[in-house]
Amino acid sequence: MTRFVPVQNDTFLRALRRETTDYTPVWLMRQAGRYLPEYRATRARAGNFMGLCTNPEMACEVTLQPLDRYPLDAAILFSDILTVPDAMGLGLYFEEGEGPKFERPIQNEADVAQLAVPDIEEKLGYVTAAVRTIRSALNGRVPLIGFSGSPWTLACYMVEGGGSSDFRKVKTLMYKRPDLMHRILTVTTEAVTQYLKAQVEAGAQAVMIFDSWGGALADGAFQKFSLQYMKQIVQALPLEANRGGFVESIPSIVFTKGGGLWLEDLASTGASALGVDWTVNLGNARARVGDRCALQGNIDPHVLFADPPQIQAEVAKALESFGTPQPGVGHVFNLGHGISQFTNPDAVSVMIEAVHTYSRRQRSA
Ligand SMILES: Cc1c2[nH]c(c1CCC(=O)O)Cc1[nH]c(c(CCC(=O)O)c1C)Cc1[nH]c(c(CCC(=O)O)c1C)Cc1[nH]c(c(C)c1CCC(=O)O)C2
Repeated sequence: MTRFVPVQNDTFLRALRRETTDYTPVWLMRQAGRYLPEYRATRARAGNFMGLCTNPEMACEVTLQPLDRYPLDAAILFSDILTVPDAMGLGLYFEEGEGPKFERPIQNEADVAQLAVPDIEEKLGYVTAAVRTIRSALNGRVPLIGFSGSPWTLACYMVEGGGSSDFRKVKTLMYKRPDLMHRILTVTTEAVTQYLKAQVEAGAQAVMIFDSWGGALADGAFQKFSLQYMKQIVQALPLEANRGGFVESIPSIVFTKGGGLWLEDLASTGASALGVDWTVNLGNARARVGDRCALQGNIDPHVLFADPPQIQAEVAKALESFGTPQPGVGHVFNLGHGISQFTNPDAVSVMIEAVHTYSRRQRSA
């Protein structure tokens, strides 16, 4: 049984709800990952990446590693977005140094017809078990973020059979047989909705949708093939969760990488916050949607390859660009995409320390 305790450091949740905070909260996409030697050690013990994801104790261990090193304001479930298509029977595997692949990608009309919403508890019970284990182990330290891929982003991998540089197969299907594309997206939307609901039930305190490849779509296609489905998911998510004795509100974050031109559209999903990449000017984004959504982001992960003074300067620039948070606007500091595996862990300390120090100073100025 999960013992739910209320969160102590709720700075991250307050920022997502656009309430005042003493400082700007910070976490990092891919904060548990290969740049940390302790992650590489646990991964070696697990054998491989999926071994790590499917073992709730080990998934919990790596989730907590960055929190033990740094004063982060949120934890994120250790898993992957591709667990959902795997549960749909596509056969996920990772080839060393090559990224994710599927044994049975969607190649024709019959494959599309066969696609069905998986039984979440049966096929993805290892994820909800990990959420329960992590939530217990956190013991209220910081909130736990659950996540999923967007239907479009999952469909990219499902049709391409792995990563792609030009999205030729998935875009061919989209333009040639939009009916089949919409069926893939409809089934995936239902699967993602059930999956995120199960994570919230298991203890996740916020949820994030990674639309990593939404930015590869043309204007018009983005709204039809990605946005619409993310909106359905956000609208179907519970706004709060009863934890037996207390109630938690559950904010949602939508992150379309390369989606800077569509912020107003993204705000219309009803998400609590929008993730933005480094192409976006935070001040400008705040003016466009800041009274409807909080913002999360957005320095270039490669800033972390510079020396401490330059890292600090980039942090200050992002905080100044957003401007001093006031009631009704919110900012969660993050990178504009996942942290690189080649990052020096000391650079991460410098960044987090700078976010906390400068943002406190900004509020007292
Ligand atoms: C597109 C995507 C994937 N996975 C994810 C996305 C969306 C975010 C993005 O755009 O990056 C999301 C993801 N993947 C992972 C997390 C864990 C939580 C976190 O710390 O942020 C999250 C939130 C762990 C992971 N997922 C993966 C790793 C590296 C695996 C390893 O240990 O070898 C980690 C830590 C594997 C993975 N999984 C995926 C890819 C392309 C790869 C290979 C990446 C690489 O080699 O750098 C698919």
